[in-house]
Amino acid sequence: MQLNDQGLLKNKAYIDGKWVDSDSGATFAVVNPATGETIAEVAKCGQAETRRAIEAAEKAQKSWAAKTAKERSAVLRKWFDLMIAHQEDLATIMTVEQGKPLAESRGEIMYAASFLEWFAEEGKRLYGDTIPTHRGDTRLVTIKQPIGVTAAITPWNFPSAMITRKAGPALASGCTQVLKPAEATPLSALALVELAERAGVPAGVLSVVTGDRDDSQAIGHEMTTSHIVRKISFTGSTAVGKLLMQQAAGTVKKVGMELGGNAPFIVFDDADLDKAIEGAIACKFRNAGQTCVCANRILVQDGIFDAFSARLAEAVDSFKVGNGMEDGVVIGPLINDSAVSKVHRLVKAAKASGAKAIAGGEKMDGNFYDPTLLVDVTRDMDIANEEIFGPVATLMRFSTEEEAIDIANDTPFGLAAYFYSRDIGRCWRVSEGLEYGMVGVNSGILSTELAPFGGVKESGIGREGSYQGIEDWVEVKYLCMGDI
Ligand SMILES: NC(=O)C1=CN([C@@H]2O[C@H](COP(=O)(O)OP(=O)(O)OC[C@H]3O[C@@H](n4cnc5c(N)ncnc54)[C@H](OP(=O)(O)O)[C@@H]3O)[C@@H](O)[C@H]2O)C=CC1
Ligand SMILES: O=C(O)CCCC(=O)O
Repeated sequence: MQLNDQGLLKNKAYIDGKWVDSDSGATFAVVNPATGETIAEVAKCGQAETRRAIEAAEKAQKSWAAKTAKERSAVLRKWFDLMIAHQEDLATIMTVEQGKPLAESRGEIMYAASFLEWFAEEGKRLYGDTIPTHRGDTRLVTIKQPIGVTAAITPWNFPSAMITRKAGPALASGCTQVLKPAEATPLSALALVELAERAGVPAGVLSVVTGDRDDSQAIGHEMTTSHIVRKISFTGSTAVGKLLMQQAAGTVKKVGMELGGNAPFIVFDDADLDKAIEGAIACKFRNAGQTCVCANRILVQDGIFDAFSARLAEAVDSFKVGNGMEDGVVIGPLINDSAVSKVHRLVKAAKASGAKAIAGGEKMDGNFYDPTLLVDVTRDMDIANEEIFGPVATLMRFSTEEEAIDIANDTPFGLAAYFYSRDIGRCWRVSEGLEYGMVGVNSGILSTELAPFGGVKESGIGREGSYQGIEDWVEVKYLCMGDI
């Protein structure tokens, strides 16, 4: 991989401010999902390396927390500046290891960097309260203090943004962190921590423990059962999130969980059709549909169904599929062959139960999947109940507003929902009726560092981004100050 700054390409783990091999010397291969080529061999760490990273984080935490918020902010700001300066290299690494089109990778680097800029500032605003007292001889005050040593486990679908959305607020508030990136995308994580080191993040404050799928259980177990770690923050599948919560219960850790979704995207008869089509494409097909907030079920009202499905099918047929490094590609590969198999299993089962593909519907060579539009999907099909995580849009019909809300809420998940309508009364009713943590109203994209990202029900616990996104990394301490 050719970069402007080859120093960003790392293959060792980063523990206590040092680049280290795994204890065993073993490595695992990082594979380009578009070509199947091995890009790098990365340190295959496990429980022992994780424990050392946690101990280093404990050693570093007090002095990091003792810095003023402004001093920590200056380091994070420098890290942000370095990310911007190296945007092109970071985007290249991301596309080569994750597959998303280069334009999307550039966008993710900006999005990822924005969390550092935002939390560098928010760290200065972690205000406590003075509380009107209940007794003349006491004064009541709260202060906010960092939780302490924290751990983070991040997924491959947003290899940089999911890291800075956790490390940004952790470091800004005075916590230290041990991070485990996904097996598929360690290079983005290692490049980020190289920049963090250059920005002046001290040894032990942020460590990265790399490992493959066989190691994730051991690394996660050490993180969740350690008495030193006070919070575990996870983005990934609901199944793994539940396991980590169970493991974390033994030491009563705080948990931040950003888990799976099953987003409904509702188009009412009174929607602006052009905007609804544009929103559906952005929402469903970015990152080849591998996003937890992607539209998983598109519900379209009777009166607009035919026009909407015809327009969407035309758009889906026109998408250029290919290696994300090529110009004009809008749909890259899926992350690996088991992702392709999962998507195809869902599509085949839906077709066998009566759904029709009016665009795509088949596997392509390698890890590519033909962008697909299925109609006549019903709520009982697996494809309407599982996260598709692929470039497959499913359309269902509905007649009334009540029916749409009922279908939309008929899931254990509650991350993001979307709807299109120009009726202001309906906009309020539906916004309030949807059991989701985030609702896009006439908008297919809602992610920004400025707003609280997170879900309800089995989609998670806590919020990332916004001022709430740093509150999750501090403890409120109440001081009852008597007369002296
Ligand atoms: N909410 C979201 O953004 C995401 C949702 N998903 C959903 O999950 C499905 C499967 O994707 P997958 O990559 O397997 O998701 P996982 O939940 O398995 O992976 C997410 C992260 O968790 C790690 N992990 C996996 N098992 C454990 C464990 N036992 N203990 C600690 N950490 C663990 C992974 O490491 P490693 O990769 O090294 O095993 C990765 O870093 C997708 O199809 C999608 O539906 C997936 C990714 C993100
Ligand atoms: O899929 C995810 O888990 C992250 C969503 C990316 C975003 O913030 O939009």
